[in-house]
Amino acid sequence: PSRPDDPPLLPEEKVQGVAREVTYLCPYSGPARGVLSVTNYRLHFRSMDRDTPYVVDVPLGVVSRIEKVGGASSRGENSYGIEVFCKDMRNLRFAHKQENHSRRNVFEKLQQYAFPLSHKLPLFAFEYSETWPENGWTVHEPIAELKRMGVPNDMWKISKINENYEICDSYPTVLAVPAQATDDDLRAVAAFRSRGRIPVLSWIHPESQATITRCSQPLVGVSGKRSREDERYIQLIMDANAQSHKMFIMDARPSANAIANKAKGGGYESEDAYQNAELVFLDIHNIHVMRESLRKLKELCFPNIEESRWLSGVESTYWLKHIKCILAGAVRIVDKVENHKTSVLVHCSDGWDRTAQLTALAMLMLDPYYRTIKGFEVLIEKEWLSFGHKFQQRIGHGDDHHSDADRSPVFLQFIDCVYQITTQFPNAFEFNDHFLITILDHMYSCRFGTFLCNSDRERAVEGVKQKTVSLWSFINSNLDVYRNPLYWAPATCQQVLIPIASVRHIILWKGHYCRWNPSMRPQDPVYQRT
Ligand SMILES: CCCC(=O)OC[C@@H](COP(=O)(O)O[C@@H]1[C@H](O)[C@H](OP(=O)(O)O)[C@@H](O)[C@H](O)[C@H]1O)OC(=O)CCC
Repeated sequence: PSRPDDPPLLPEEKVQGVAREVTYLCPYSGPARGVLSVTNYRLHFRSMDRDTPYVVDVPLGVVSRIEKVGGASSRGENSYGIEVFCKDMRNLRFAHKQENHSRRNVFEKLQQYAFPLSHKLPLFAFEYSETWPENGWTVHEPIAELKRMGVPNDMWKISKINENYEICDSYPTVLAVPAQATDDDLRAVAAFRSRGRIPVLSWIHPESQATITRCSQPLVGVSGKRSREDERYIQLIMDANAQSHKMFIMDARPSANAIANKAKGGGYESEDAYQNAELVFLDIHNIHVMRESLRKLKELCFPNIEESRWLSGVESTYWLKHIKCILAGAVRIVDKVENHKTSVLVHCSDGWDRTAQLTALAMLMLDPYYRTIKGFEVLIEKEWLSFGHKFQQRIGHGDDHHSDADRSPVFLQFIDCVYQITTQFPNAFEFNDHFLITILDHMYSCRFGTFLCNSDRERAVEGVKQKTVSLWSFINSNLDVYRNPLYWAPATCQQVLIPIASVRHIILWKGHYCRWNPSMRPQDPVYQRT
């Protein structure tokens, strides 16, 4: 039976620990004394000393680090307690009274349920079960999506060679490849592409048949290895587009990093080996640079904004420069495919971070279907989840290694880029900011199975579709709150969006980065937790 100050509990959510007489040190409205509850899904605080209760409600999946503040000798007011560092741009400070010794219990429960994988406990998504009118696991059907694009056709076929993940364990089981390619061709190409991530179709232009294909870096190495099969395969992709006798290979990396990757057996296509291909470097930095950039942005935005140094502070994080770089890369791809009817192959080092950002953004600009709510869900399932973006590693679900160098805000950057495009084309999208924020919230929360694991194969092994609820079940069962009232489909139905990717047009997404800082957003309602 729920007690009056219990948090609202989800099915299978249980209170694991309660501490009364705890003070939440709100950086904006000052200390609030109340009750702190820890469940197997969330941290919940409710003040008892205010007429309108101050509530803090944080899914534990958002927690990246928990630290004790102060020790037995601390004497200052509120100097003894716990600090919770979150992945979504905020930190939470709680103070305890030394004498009632509740800190240890709360601290241990928080550690246990914020980092279940580090304590041999299941992620909450595998405990939670709720039925919804919509089943989000049926939103993306790979063959149906290829057929919507007109594949198979005389130039492209659907291959099941990866049915048991024998070509590539981080790719989907359904691949669209040039019709002329044999299974032996595909195997030979897989031997020359990092982690077997061969060039496959992401999108095909309905009129010109120009294509966007994606892959990982070629295994050229310092000795400058070549693969006749890989070269012939790229030629097949080029020939599949009758409109044009050339092709662009968009390498997302700075050329310095592409060259450095040769030292680890990687590298890039040399133009004498790929005669009719033109190589372009898009200068997008790696996951380590992006992680550092967001860290600086968080430092700047939370808890308080230093008015006098705001603009120079934002500049020195480089965050908006990186967003601009990614958008500009996607715009160059769109220009080649749409205006020059030329096919583009996109890759980077591994082909699961920057490549996913570029193909998904280019497809969003080119194809209005992906600008609908369902189409955007398909885009995420296809270009991010099925092509093996390592959400588990990049977010660190349920894992206490907060300093893991493989964590990086790559998907957040993609959603930020989508936000930038929606500000430049407010009528072109069926969804609103709340939709984007909700996706990010539940990328962290571990309430749903959608963003768990690192690949389709891992999700199949874990039985994610059978054991967890899809985020799209939750969203598609309550669509009205995610719709953009300014959406005008007929006007933008055939429109290709070409956003202006200049820093002057890129804006800081305050609705996300300053969401918890009411001083930054006095005008619009502070986002309530979903
Ligand atoms: C002499 C040793 C050379 C060496 O370590 O090469 C390794 C590279 C690492 O390659 P980078 O491309 O700089 O960085 C890689 C990319 O960010 C890749 O994502 P994506 O899918 O977007 O490719 C990640 O999956 C990798 O984990 C990461 O290592 O490191 C550098 O190039 C940094 C040098 C400035």
